[in-house]
Amino acid sequence: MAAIEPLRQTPDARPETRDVILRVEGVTVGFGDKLVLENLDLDVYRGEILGFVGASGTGKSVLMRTVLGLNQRRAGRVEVFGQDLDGADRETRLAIERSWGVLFQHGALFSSLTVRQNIQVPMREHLKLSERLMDDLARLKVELVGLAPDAIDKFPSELSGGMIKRASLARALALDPAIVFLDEPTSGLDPIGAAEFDELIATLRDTLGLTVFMVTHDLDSLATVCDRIAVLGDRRVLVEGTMDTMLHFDHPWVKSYFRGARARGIGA
Ligand SMILES: Nc1ncnc2c1ncn2[C@@H]1O[C@H](COP(=O)(O)OP(=O)(O)OP(=O)(O)O)[C@@H](O)[C@H]1O
Repeated sequence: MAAIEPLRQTPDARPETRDVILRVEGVTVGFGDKLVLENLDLDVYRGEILGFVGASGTGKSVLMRTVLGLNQRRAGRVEVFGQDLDGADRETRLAIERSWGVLFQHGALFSSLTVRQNIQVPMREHLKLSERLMDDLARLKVELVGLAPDAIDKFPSELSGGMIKRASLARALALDPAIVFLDEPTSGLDPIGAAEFDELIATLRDTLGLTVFMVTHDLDSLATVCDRIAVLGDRRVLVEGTMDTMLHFDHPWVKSYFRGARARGIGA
């Protein structure tokens, strides 16, 4: 089995030396006679926060689920840490799964489990650790995401929306992943809560060297924490680059999204 190296370093802006941690190549996904993604290419670089944006229903979650192996591809390949997912043997596949964390839209915590038990779900699935060690690790993750220590024994129904996002992030970080996939992490949060969550993501990237793939509709997140933005439209990545690239890209949806009324204040 090929070793999955821990990936701990800050992003490198020079294109020629950037290390691709996730490569999506020629991916086509459809449901019945409806094609959602067609021949889509996208690279994600080590240590970056990539914002993945597009109109509602264009297939952002479908791409994320496809990368995670939860949707079938009709064509194309997905490479994680240089490993082709289709060619990976079971052990390699499990090692890759241990190296990514996922925060699904709306948190997706198990409602019958406490925060501690939710965080320990991936640990029980992938690791053989004592209860005491898993408790210590759960406490550490709770602290890492900025939750109060007593939140650990609460059920999701006892948490606010912002606390649920943080608890879900703590679960996504349970196995010390190299890359995290976040599906609209700030949706449903008020602007202050959203800004705090963005700050947390940036801090975790800086301190843990995380790579972040973030599906978002939040212009503030795109402008403040994302190093790079990729726009999904017409079943493929229409454009990728910095906010400046977005502001100068000539496409009707990209123009109205990044330079429309809601975009005032980001430089448009
Ligand atoms: N399992 C599925 N079966 C059939 N159609 C699906 C399935 N999953 C997604 N779709 C369809 O694929 C399209 C893209 O959905 P997706 O959830 O990826 O959009 P999105 O860009 O994430 O939207 P939003 O921004 O509103 O969350 C939609 O038309 C959706 O109905």
